[in-house]
Amino acid sequence: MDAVGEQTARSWPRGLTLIPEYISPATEADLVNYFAEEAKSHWTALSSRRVILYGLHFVQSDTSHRRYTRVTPEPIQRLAERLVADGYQDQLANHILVNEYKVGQGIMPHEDGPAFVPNAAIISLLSATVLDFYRKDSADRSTPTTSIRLPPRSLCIIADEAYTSYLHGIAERIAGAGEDRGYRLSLTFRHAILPLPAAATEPAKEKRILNLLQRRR
Ligand SMILES: O=C(O)CCC(=O)C(=O)O
Ligand SMILES: [Fe+2]
Repeated sequence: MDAVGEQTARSWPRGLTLIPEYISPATEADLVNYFAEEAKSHWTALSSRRVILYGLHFVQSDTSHRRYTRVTPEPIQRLAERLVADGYQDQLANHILVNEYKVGQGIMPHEDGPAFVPNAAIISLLSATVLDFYRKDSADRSTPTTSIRLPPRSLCIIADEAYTSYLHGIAERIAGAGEDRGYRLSLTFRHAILPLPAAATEPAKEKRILNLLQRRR
């Protein structure tokens, strides 16, 4: 267990893992350049941040969901393959979301949901942030159950209970106590289950999941 984890290890949800320095500073710099230059036309602006989605897109044009693929670029595909080779993911990611956070931006507490294999791998670039976890069965959304600091170049795995029993989010604030926040990029690698699992195919639920995926785009 690394120094960051030690302070909060006892309260960490099962299935939550942090691997510091998973990528080298050179790989980090290459990725940052890639998103600023070659991939700059891939960005989509959401109301609170910008995102790029590689892999499966879900399109809700009628009740039978359609899907299409934007080819995952080589440097991103290499990382997805490394996550499997290193044993962090069992299935190769087919849905990779790049999130851009300017200082003060965040992502509201959410669950990644049953459309994916319960394993989300998050690689952070450039700046640290704090990821908050909230138990799904608790009504309290103002006090996180656990908060973990994700340093730049780290890998965070949200699997098992951490994936299924908790929401996660990043508060929209400039900085908290002892926290420095700068411009941050993150890459989230997931494997979308196709066709959607039984839990997700009941019409109302399916619609909600597809909406969620749409909104994240
Ligand atoms: O940027 C992050 O670290 C979190 C991203 C996330 O939760 C998501 O894409 O579902
Ligand atoms: Fe998430």
